[in-house]
Amino acid sequence: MRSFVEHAQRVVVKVGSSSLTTAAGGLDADRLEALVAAVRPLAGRRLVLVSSGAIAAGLAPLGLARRPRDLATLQAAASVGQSALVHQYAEAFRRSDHQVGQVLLTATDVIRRTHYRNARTALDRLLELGIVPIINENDAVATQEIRFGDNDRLAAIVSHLVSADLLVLLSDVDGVYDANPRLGPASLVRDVRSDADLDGLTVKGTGTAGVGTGGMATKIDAARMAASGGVTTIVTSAALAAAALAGEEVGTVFHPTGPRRASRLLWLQYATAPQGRLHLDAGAVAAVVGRRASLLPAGLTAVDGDFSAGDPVDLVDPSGRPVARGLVAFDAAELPTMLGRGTAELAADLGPSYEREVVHRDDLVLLQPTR
Ligand SMILES: Nc1ncnc2c1ncn2[C@@H]1O[C@H](COP(=O)(O)OP(=O)(O)O)[C@@H](O)[C@H]1O
Ligand SMILES: N[C@@H](CCC(=O)OP(=O)(O)O)C(=O)O
Repeated sequence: MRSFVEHAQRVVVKVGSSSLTTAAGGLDADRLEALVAAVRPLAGRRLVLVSSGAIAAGLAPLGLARRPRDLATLQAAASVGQSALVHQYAEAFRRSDHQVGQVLLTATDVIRRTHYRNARTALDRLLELGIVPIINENDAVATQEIRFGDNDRLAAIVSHLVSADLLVLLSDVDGVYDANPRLGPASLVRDVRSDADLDGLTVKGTGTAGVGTGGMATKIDAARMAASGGVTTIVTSAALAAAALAGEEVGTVFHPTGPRRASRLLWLQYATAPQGRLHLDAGAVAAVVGRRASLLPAGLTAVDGDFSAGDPVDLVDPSGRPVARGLVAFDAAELPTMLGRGTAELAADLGPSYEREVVHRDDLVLLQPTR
C-alpha cells in the first residue's frame, strides 16, 4: 500500500470527458456509476471531484453530432450538459446517502484574492458538512481570453485551494507512457521525481472522439504544477480508480518537487495568459526579482497591451525578457502618465488613489524558466 495514499486527508479526483462518454459521444451512465463506486469510500469530508463532461453531455440534447467549434454553441452545450451531469452524480451518490454540491469556477475565482478566499471558504464548508463538491469550469460564461480551458489544470489549482495532499487525474489511458500507447508500443513511466524523468517523452493526440480538450500534455503540466506545490499526483485510468485509491501500484506518480504554496499564485505562474507587458528599468528588476519588492511606477519605462486593473501581466526586463508575472493594480490607460514618477508626486498631481504600487508583492510570482 502506498503510504501517501493511505495517509491522504483530502483527495481531489479529476475525471475526463473521455471516461464518462459512450463511443457515440453522449454521457455514459454506466461509466459514471462505476466511477462513483470507485470514489465512494472517500465521499464525505475527504473527496473533491472535478468532473469534465458538460459539453459532451450537452451534444445529444442539442442534436449535435460532434463538439461545436464556436464559443456560443459550446457555452449552450455546457449549460445544458452540466445540469444533466450533476443530476446523474446526485443520483449515483444518493444511493450511498451522500449529497453532492455543484461548484462552477471561472479563472477569476482563483486569481482575485477575495474571490479565491470565497471559493476556499465555500469548499471547506461543503467538506465539513460531508457533502461531495463536484467542480467544473463555468463554461457557460467563461470567456476565451481568461479561462482554464482544461480541467486538468483546474484540478491542480483546486488541489491547492482545498489543501489536498493527493490529486488523482483519471483518463482513458492507465498512465503516462514514453509515447502515445494508442499509436504503437510504449512503456509506462512509473515515477516522476523531476523534469528529467520526462525527457524524451512524446505526447501526441487525445483519446476518444475528441470530446475532451486536455490530452496527456495538459495532464503532465497539471501534475507538475500540483507536485511543485507539494501535492502528490497520480495519473491513471478511470478503470483503475479504485485500485489507485486503495494504494495499489498503478499509474504514474508525480512526487512533490516543492513545498506547499498558495494556489492563487501557482495559477498565475503556470496557467494564466498575460494581458499585457510592463517594461521595467534595471533598478526595478533588481527590486522585484532580487528583493521581492512591489513594483512602483518609478521603475516603469513602458507599457503594452489593453488590460484592466486586476488582470495578469508580465513584467519584463530592459531586454524584453519576462522575469515575473503579477496582477496589475491600474488599467492600461492610466499607466502612461505614471511612467518613471514617484508615488508622492503622483498622489499630489493626480489624487491619493495614485499613491500605491503598480503590482503589489503579494500579487507577484517570479517566472522560472519552463521546460
Ligand atoms: N505519452 C502519452 N502517454 C499516454 N497517453 C498519451 C500520450 N500521448 C498522447 N496520449 C493520449 O492522451 C489521451 C488522454 O487524453 P484525453 O483524451 O484528453 O483525456 P481526458 O478526456 O480523460 O482528459 C490518451 O487516450 C492517449 O491517446
Ligand atoms: N469543462 C469542460 C471540460 C474540459 C476538459 O478539460 O475536458 P477533459 O480534457 O476531458 O478533462 C466540460 O465539462 O465539457
